[in-house]
Amino acid sequence: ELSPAVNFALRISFYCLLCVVSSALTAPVCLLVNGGRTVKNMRIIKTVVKTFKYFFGLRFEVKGLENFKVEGPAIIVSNHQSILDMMGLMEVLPDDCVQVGKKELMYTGSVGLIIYLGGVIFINRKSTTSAKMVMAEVAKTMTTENVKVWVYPEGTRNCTGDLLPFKKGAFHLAVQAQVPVIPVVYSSFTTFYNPKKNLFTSGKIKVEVLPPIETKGLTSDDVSDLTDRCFRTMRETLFRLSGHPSEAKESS
Ligand SMILES: CCCCCCCCCCCCCC(=O)SCCNC(=O)CCNC(=O)[C@H](O)C(C)(C)COP(=O)(O)OP(=O)(O)OC[C@H]1O[C@@H](n2cnc3c(N)ncnc32)[C@H](O)[C@@H]1OP(=O)(O)O
Ligand SMILES: CCCCCCCC/C=C\CCCCCCCC(=O)OC[C@@H](O)COP(=O)(O)O
Repeated sequence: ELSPAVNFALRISFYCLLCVVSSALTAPVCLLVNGGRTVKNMRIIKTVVKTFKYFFGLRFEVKGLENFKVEGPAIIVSNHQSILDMMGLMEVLPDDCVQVGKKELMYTGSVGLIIYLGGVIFINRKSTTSAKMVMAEVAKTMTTENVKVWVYPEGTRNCTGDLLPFKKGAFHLAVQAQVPVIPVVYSSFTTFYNPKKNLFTSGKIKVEVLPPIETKGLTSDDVSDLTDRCFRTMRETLFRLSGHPSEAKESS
């Protein structure tokens, strides 16, 4: 019998190895099929990553996928718990959707390369000015190139079973481009994944894609309200999916 700490370390190392090796094998395929950095590569990446769940005994129960079927661009916002989220992301990711990620991810070897090839938009979280400039650029190109953008509005991983306060970047982006916000909520991982307790077993993740929130006619003055509204809806959904109905009642 392995100690829980060793067992946890082995499973996480295996996950990282799987990411590194799959990225190294998938990158040449992306280059051959699509010739370089393009969101079309995400279809290939998605196909590969969707097999990962079987190695870890993870199951996804997805509801509301029809809410992704909006004409044209949209901002998708979701909760961010762990590096494992990448599997949940790929499980539901619609076509022609790029993610916003921290620029440090570019320097993770083959994983950085695959993320680059997939069209991920890199932002420097240490510089608000440059992050805002990148986001403003994205607001312009998402309409011309007809892509959706996936943002983790908490801005960092958070495995507490609750949400961190939302950063407003995603909502500024939605208002600037006048496109809807589509919230996606993943149930809490705490029952099967907790790095502090060396816990990483098999488990079920409930995912819900919520109805789009329109932003037509909203201005920058409305961004705070939009952010709050989205936060409250997602927090209630998180508690409901994770089986804490009492907390959901408290927050409403
Ligand atoms: C095999 C392997 C395959 C791998 C596949 C992998 C897939 C890849 C997956 C990748 C997954 C990767 C996952 C990841 O990496 S998650 C980490 C990276 N992602 C994020 O951080 C996204 C969320 N963050 C934000 O949206 C932030 O707001 C940004 C980053 C934009 C700025 O943050 P910062 O902390 O610097 O500043 P602040 O938020 O305090 O804002 C300051 C003020 O500025 C205002 N403001 C903000 N924005 C705008 C704007 N656009 N126009 C006008 N104003 C704007 C804002 O209202 C506020 O003003 P006020 O309201 O206080 O007055
Ligand atoms: C060949 C050299 C290989 C170098 C080692 C590469 C190791 C890569 C390990 C695992 C890859 C996991 C998949 C990456 C995508 C997940 C994105 C992610 O979850 O990033 C964290 C970021 O959202 C928030 O960062 P912080 O919580 O603020 O920090």
